[in-house]
Amino acid sequence: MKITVVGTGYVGLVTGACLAEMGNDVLCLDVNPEKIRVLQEGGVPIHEPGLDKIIASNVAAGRLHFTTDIDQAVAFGTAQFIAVGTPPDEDGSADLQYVLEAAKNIGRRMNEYKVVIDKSTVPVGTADKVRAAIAEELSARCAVIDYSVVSNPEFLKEGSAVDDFMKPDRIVVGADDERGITLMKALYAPFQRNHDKLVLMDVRSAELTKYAANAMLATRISFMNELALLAEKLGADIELVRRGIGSDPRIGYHFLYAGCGYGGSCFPKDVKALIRSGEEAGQTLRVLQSVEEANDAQKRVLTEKICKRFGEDLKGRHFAVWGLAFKPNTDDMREATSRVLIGDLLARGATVAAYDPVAHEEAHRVFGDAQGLELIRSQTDVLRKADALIVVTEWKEFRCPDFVELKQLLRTPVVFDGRNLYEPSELRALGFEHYPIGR
Ligand SMILES: NC(=O)c1ccc[n+]([C@@H]2O[C@H](COP(=O)([O-])OP(=O)(O)OC[C@H]3O[C@@H](n4cnc5c(N)ncnc54)[C@H](O)[C@@H]3O)[C@@H](O)[C@H]2O)c1
Ligand SMILES: O=c1ccn([C@@H]2O[C@H](COP(=O)(O)OP(=O)(O)O[C@H]3O[C@H](CO)[C@@H](O)[C@H](O)[C@H]3O)[C@@H](O)[C@H]2O)c(=O)[nH]1
Repeated sequence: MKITVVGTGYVGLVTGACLAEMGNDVLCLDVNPEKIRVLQEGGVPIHEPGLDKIIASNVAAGRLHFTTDIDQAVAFGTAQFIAVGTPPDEDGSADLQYVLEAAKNIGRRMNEYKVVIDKSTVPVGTADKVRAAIAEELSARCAVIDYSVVSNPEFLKEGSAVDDFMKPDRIVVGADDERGITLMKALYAPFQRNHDKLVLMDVRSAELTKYAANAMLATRISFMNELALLAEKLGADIELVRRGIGSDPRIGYHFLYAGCGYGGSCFPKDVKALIRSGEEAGQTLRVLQSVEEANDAQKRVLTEKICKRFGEDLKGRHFAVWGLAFKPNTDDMREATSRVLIGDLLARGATVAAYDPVAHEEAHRVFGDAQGLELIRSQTDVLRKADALIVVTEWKEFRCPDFVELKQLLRTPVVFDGRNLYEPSELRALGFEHYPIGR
């Protein structure tokens, strides 16, 4: 099938590459010429395990192309995926300007039947707006051309995006017309040869399903984070509580890890957008308001622990930070806890040396020349003469450090463990002061 993907971010690029891997002809469009230049020259603008390989092999096979030419992109695919950003507006609602611009671009140029597939995360009712935007453009040039608008929200996780796309738990498709449904079934047939994973529904329900999934996952995390704070006060261990409740299949083990707050480009913005949708519809979402509030507070829990140990004024103190990305296996720092923590430490007069296995370039972009912050490309060098190590991201390489060396390099053997990577009793036995979350 000939497919156009509009937007070459985390979702668009993975979607395009994975659909090409299944034998489709894919053209990826972006308005950012720099991203397209990198892709055309054989690079990959984001860090996503396995993505470079499938891009390279499909480009070599002639099935995957990149362009900034909108005319070419609209003419190319019968299926037109919209995978552009939907960042939060000032009031927290999803900003639909990029989605609607992409829709208008299609309406302005299409000369034959198209299925417009919304992969971006968008509030209920957006497909109607996309349909109307295309209709308006067609009518402006007196064109009568049939088209379908389909909702196909994406559930991939950064860091395992290729795997998630290739082996999805489910494929949600919201469609109201047979032509659109037939194309979507054909498109996804290779991804579900053994099990029928397609969950077909109306468009509005599909749009809401995406927010419901993220809101549920964010709720579990905030719930565990609050319980962790309580566990600390009561002398209980949240890790044992997690194992205790996770064994109930109605609860399950996934997404129950207490930590220093959830980040990323999705949970924070999608919780906000759903709360806003509720307000617009006259339905207050009290649970989600608390989920957001709890997470904002959780991102400051490490700062609070540090101030309790070293005092409110951190002038003259120096800290080592492990982990800048919002989660492991990505260089994405959108809404990362590291940003809040490092901002707090610098504002209190401390200096910080930070290390991340892949997010250094992104960190340079995010922090610029922030005074007092040094980004160091060595997991051990970053520790030298620090008053404490602060672990913010649960990268695998942080799990089993050489504690003897760590103790020698630090000025004082203090570890703030924002992701509960270490056993408190082991660290204590090695002579460390260990400050985990909820233990
Ligand atoms: N990142 C994730 O893990 C993830 C997972 C599931 C769903 N989503 C959702 O998917 C959408 C995209 O997310 P992302 O993280 O890939 O975003 P992103 O910011 O990484 O990429 C979006 C891309 O779209 C491009 N773009 C904007 N307007 C355009 C236009 N008119 N034509 C062509 N290109 C245009 C931008 O230049 C950018 O490269 C969002 O709605 C997000 O909520 C993201
Ligand atoms: O038990 C847990 C699990 C995760 N996190 C944190 O939650 C955030 C988000 O993690 P994750 O969900 O793994 O990453 P994302 O790539 O943001 O993926 C989420 O957001 C995507 C965009 O909508 C969805 O497609 C995915 O299904 C959904 O998991 C990160 O900061 C994690 O550290 C925790 O604190 N505790």
